[in-house]
Amino acid sequence: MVRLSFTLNDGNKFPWLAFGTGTALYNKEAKDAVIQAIKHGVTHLDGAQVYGNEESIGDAIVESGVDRSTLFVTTKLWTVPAGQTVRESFEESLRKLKLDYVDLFLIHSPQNHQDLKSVWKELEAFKKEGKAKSIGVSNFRIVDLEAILPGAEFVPAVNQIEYHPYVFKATKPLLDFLKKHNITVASYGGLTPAFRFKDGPLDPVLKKIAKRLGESRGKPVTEGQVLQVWLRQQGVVAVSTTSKAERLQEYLDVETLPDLTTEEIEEINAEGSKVHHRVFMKWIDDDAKL
Ligand SMILES: NC(=O)C1=CN([C@@H]2O[C@H](COP(=O)(O)OP(=O)(O)OC[C@H]3O[C@@H](n4cnc5c(N)ncnc54)[C@H](OP(=O)(O)O)[C@@H]3O)[C@@H](O)[C@H]2O)C=CC1
Ligand SMILES: O=CCc1c[nH]c2ccccc12
Repeated sequence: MVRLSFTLNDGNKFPWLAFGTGTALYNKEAKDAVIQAIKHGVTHLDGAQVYGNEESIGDAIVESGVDRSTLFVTTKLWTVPAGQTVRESFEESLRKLKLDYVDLFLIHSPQNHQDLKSVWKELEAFKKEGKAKSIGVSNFRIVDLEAILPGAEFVPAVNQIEYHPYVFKATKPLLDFLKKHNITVASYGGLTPAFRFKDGPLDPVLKKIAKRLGESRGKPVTEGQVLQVWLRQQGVVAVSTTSKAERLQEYLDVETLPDLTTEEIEEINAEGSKVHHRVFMKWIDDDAKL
């Protein structure tokens, strides 16, 4: 069972590990995978309208039999189709999820909206009505946050972004901005250096740290787990996913691993900064003003 959570700027708790439904499960029936995650002790589900599977997440929540209040459910606004309002789109998500509130509602991408300020106002109304306990954004750069912050009633609680050591250098100015505004980071793509871009400069460092942690706890530790500790230690939520029960347990076990040393963190940041590999939303790199 996930016990560790971070506290958002609105006081709500944000469990450190989220089970994602957007990559391997994109446009797929997600019910069985989500039930498996819940049964293993995952409490935080990361969905989105564009993943095309909100209904099966709703089915999984019902069939799992767990008390809804023990779960943290996120979904995200994609585009607002012509003839539909943001409210109608949000309410359709609630219907599909079979929920009367979500824990977190995010604007999925700033690229999908002409007027971010007016969309943010709509999200603020959902929060005031209690239909979204927290509200936030995803894939927002500094420039996008600067578009909504002046006059906002609520500062976004979360920015969900691609975050791992191979985008560390490019993301640093945004991280500093988020810290200044007390906006919590949720990381997707966090395992990228462990398998999408293996054999990069981080490889020996991750191996070395995994070996040290494995020896100290008497059970092997993977490079992926080292990356997730690196996130956890920064107060960043890991949005990950897997189809495999044993990998799910590996993610859950990260909670029991000790912190990395300052030197280890510095080494990861330094080696990670030697290359740049962004997997998703590559347009973010088109704009120098991260
Ligand atoms: N807001 C946004 O724009 C975005 C949000 N997301 C969200 O984040 C979630 C997670 O994203 P994702 O990038 O997949 O997260 P991760 O980077 O954590 O990768 C998870 C994937 O890694 C695979 N994996 C883990 N360890 C290994 C290994 N050692 N060797 C090979 N494969 C491995 C898993 O596959 P396996 O099933 O084999 O274990 C799983 O598919 C998404 O489902 C979605 O909810 C994702 C992208 C964009
Ligand atoms: O959330 C980002 C990842 C993702 C998975 N499927 C789609 C489809 C369209 C946009 C983004 C995504």
